[in-house]
Amino acid sequence: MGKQVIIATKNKGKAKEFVSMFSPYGIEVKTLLDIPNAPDVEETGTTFKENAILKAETISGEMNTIVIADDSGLAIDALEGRPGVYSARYAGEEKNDEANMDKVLMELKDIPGEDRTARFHCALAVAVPGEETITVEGTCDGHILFERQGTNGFGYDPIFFVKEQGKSMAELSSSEKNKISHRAKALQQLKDRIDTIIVKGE
Ligand SMILES: O=c1[nH]c(=O)c2ncn([C@@H]3O[C@H](COP(=O)(O)OP(=O)(O)OP(=O)(O)O)[C@@H](O)[C@H]3O)c2[nH]1
Ligand SMILES: [Mg+2]
Repeated sequence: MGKQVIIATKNKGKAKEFVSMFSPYGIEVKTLLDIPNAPDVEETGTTFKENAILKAETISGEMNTIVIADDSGLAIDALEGRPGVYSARYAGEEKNDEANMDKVLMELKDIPGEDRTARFHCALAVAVPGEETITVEGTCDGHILFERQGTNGFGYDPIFFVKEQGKSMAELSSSEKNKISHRAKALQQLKDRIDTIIVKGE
């Protein structure tokens, strides 16, 4: 009882997935959505890992507690890895998932199915006051569809097809996505260090 993790995200889709993934451990998830006036950390890194460290260390420094951050995104081979670290803001500063998907579909409109390979990346950073930051990463392979399929998830999920499941990421239930996703694979690597990432426990 009383176990918590703090995740430095303002993304509702990520927050929901972390709540589901931590609930079997009886760990409550707090995010920046629960903290009024939480600062926006500028994501100036060139890699997912750098940005995850930046977010975790900044918020951990301000709160003086253990903080986890997630930096993630979609890398499309035919676009030389774009949208990459710019996934959230690919079509503009306002972070619009629909506009982002439209932009990707437009850019890939002449690319045939076999050349539409892509992968999701997730870097997690755990900043512990006075200790070295821990990082882990996970990926999930797939390809980009020609149109949206499914309504679950967030971000680019409706246009990302996962071959093993024979479904788009947005057609998977949340429990299915949370078994195979880039985020789940990254988090899996923190499982044996779960005591390191908990902030409160009694
Ligand atoms: O279809 C998707 N399924 C996923 O599972 C997923 N994970 C990440 N993404 C995309 O990558 C951006 C992250 O950018 P990001 O790590 O900077 O997060 P963000 O700015 O949205 O929130 P924050 O955590 O920084 O507060 C997101 O907005 C999405 O566009 C995903 N898309
Ligand atoms: Mg961000």
